[in-house]
Amino acid sequence: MALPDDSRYLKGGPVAQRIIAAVREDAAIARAEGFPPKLVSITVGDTAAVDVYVRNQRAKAELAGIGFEERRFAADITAGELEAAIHGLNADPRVTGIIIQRPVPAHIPIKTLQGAVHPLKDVEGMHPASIGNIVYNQLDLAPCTAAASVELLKETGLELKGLEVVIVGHSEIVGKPIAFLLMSEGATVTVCHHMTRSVAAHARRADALFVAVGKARLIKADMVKPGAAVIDIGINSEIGPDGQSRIVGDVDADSVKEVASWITPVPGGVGPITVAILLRNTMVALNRQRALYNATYGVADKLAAE
Ligand SMILES: NC(=O)C1=CN([C@@H]2O[C@H](COP(=O)(O)OP(=O)(O)OC[C@H]3O[C@@H](n4cnc5c(N)ncnc54)[C@H](OP(=O)(O)O)[C@@H]3O)[C@@H](O)[C@H]2O)C=CC1
Ligand SMILES: Nc1nc(=O)c2c([nH]1)NC[C@@H]1CN(c3ccc(C(=O)N[C@@H](CCC(=O)O)C(=O)O)cc3)C=[N+]21
Repeated sequence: MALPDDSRYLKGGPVAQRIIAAVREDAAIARAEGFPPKLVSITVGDTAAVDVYVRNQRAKAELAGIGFEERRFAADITAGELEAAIHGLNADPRVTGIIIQRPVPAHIPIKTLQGAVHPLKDVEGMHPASIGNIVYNQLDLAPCTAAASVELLKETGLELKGLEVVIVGHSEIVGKPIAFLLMSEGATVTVCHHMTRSVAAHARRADALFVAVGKARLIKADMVKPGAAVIDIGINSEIGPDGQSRIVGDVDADSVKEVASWITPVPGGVGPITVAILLRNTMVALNRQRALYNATYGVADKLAAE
């Protein structure tokens, strides 16, 4: 579907293409040097938003020259079996990166799984050791959606230093990392969640409003400051008026676009950049693995060649 040609729409496609073009060059060099990048996705059970994400991961990985493999597991698998599968991937030198699609079924502790991925293969930056880096302002590998959302805000050209930002949703994978990334950039950040007394009162003060909740049309025009930038991260599946399934965000775009100066469309906003950043993170991980390889074996390789 073509998006309306309206400068209020912050489109993700061109930003994603820019990132993927750079990844493609890096991947070609790495492949030629004997280090082909490969991403493995782990899916447990069935979730609509995950299906969209994985489909696009496969397509864009192929475009970028990164190997892609999906491992699907039934919803009744045990945490132990999953951990064993992750340890296998950690030990496999052909695997560069591992992403565990969320959500996983309730009987599986997601934190244990994320902790089982080797930090050098953690392309989402969700291992406790990785996510700590963004608290220390080391931002080269950040959780993909958070990084994508910040990337789109930067497209507005707004000065981030001192910007009043409100984030609705505080999950470890989206809301919290956005807060840390923006604090690093000098923004003033407020984070709202389901216990916040009045999300609307906070949201109305925001120069930039980020929404990552998973509830269609949660944010209406009267919750938005005139002239604000609204970054809609939600991916909700619903049946449209034509009876077909479609994706909508968390923001009531039709009314909000009349108030905001910028709004991200869904689809076509944050989503495509998320995929591009996952691939970029895969290359960051590959380069870290290569640096370790060189530090460990580089001298021996050099001696053997002489
Ligand atoms: N575009 C993309 O690239 C991506 C999109 N997504 C989408 O973003 C959305 C959020 O994902 P994720 O963060 O993983 O979801 P979670 O379900 O993990 O988190 C949702 C957050 O929203 C908060 N919340 C729930 N209800 C309200 C409310 N009424 N008012 C304010 N806050 C509320 C929750 O607070 P509490 O915990 O206190 O209940 C929680 O912090 C989903 O639609 C998901 O599909 C996710 C990742 C990537
Ligand atoms: N560990 C983990 N990390 C995630 O980041 C994560 C996850 N689990 N589980 C599911 C959600 C959802 N999500 C999407 C990312 C991109 C698109 C995407 O590419 N959307 C495009 C395409 C839409 C289409 O093809 O119809 C768009 O919005 O334009 C969608 C959904 C990431 N998530």
